[in-house]
Amino acid sequence: MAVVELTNVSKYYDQLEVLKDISWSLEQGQTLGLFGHNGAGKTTTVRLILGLTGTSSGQISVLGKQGGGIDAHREIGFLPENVMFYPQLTGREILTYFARLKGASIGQVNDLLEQVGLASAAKHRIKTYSKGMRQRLGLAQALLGEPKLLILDEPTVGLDPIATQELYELMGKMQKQGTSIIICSHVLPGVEPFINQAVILARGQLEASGKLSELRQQADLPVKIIATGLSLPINHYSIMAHKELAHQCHEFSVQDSNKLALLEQIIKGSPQDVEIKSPSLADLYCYYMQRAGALGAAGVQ
Ligand SMILES: Nc1ncnc2c1ncn2[C@@H]1O[C@H](COP(=O)(O)OP(=O)(O)OP(=O)(O)O)[C@@H](O)[C@H]1O
Repeated sequence: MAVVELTNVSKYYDQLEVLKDISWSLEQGQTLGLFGHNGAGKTTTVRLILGLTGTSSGQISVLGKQGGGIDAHREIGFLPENVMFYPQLTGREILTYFARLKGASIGQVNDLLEQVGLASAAKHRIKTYSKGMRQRLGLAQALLGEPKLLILDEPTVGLDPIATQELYELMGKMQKQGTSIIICSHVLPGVEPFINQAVILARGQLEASGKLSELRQQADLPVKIIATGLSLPINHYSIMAHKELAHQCHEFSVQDSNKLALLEQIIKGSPQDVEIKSPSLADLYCYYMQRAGALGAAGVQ
């Protein structure tokens, strides 16, 4: 059974159709990246999944319940894009308060503060926290009650590089434990190793959805082979594009199916080094945005 399933979902705000006939599903234990340019409809999708707003047409089921996650809210952890907490309370007080609201064990509070690196700041008031510390507290709040579905909206905003890496590793750990995760992010390179499904929205329409491997296959983008220190020029039928990146450093674009044949030729040229670059998530994102004619609107880093 799908943990989240959208079937022909459309959403209007007054006359404006911001989601158009969207269908996709998330299976248990998978991590799905929800991507799109600014205004593509990601937050609206998240609000629908949380049950904070209703669909204009179509169905949405979350953890087996129809109509969004409001009836399943104890099983959902949510980290909003802009976390805001009452500034006079301490980190521990906030987390205890949310644990009570959610019916989660108060015993989890200290463990979670430890897990997000806030144990030593737990007794300090939120007004003294930096943006990154508030974000870490927001993450601890989302993890209360061991949610079956975790929704993270731009979770790395404000986090330093180490905290960002820790967040991704935590996501990996939760996924192994069977938690299903939806992550909205514009920071594609960081998130790529941790997701196995993606949904790409462009101007409210579903431009692509599925496993990353399927999106790669569908896009059929060329592989890049970078060779340095070649002693012979390379002329091969399979080369789609060639750039000299620096002195004796050549980049060849080739269809995946021709990669080995070209490599064989390159090796004959006695290179000092060879690097093979498969299309990244950012490459895929740009491909699908371009296909949708929405590249100008894209907010990708
Ligand atoms: N409450 C609302 N009333 C009217 N229009 C809205 C409302 N919320 C969002 N919109 C519009 O719906 C569209 C989708 O917005 P949404 O916030 O879902 O995009 P997003 O993909 O999350 O963007 P971003 O990456 O900038 O956060 C935008 O055109 C936005 O202006």
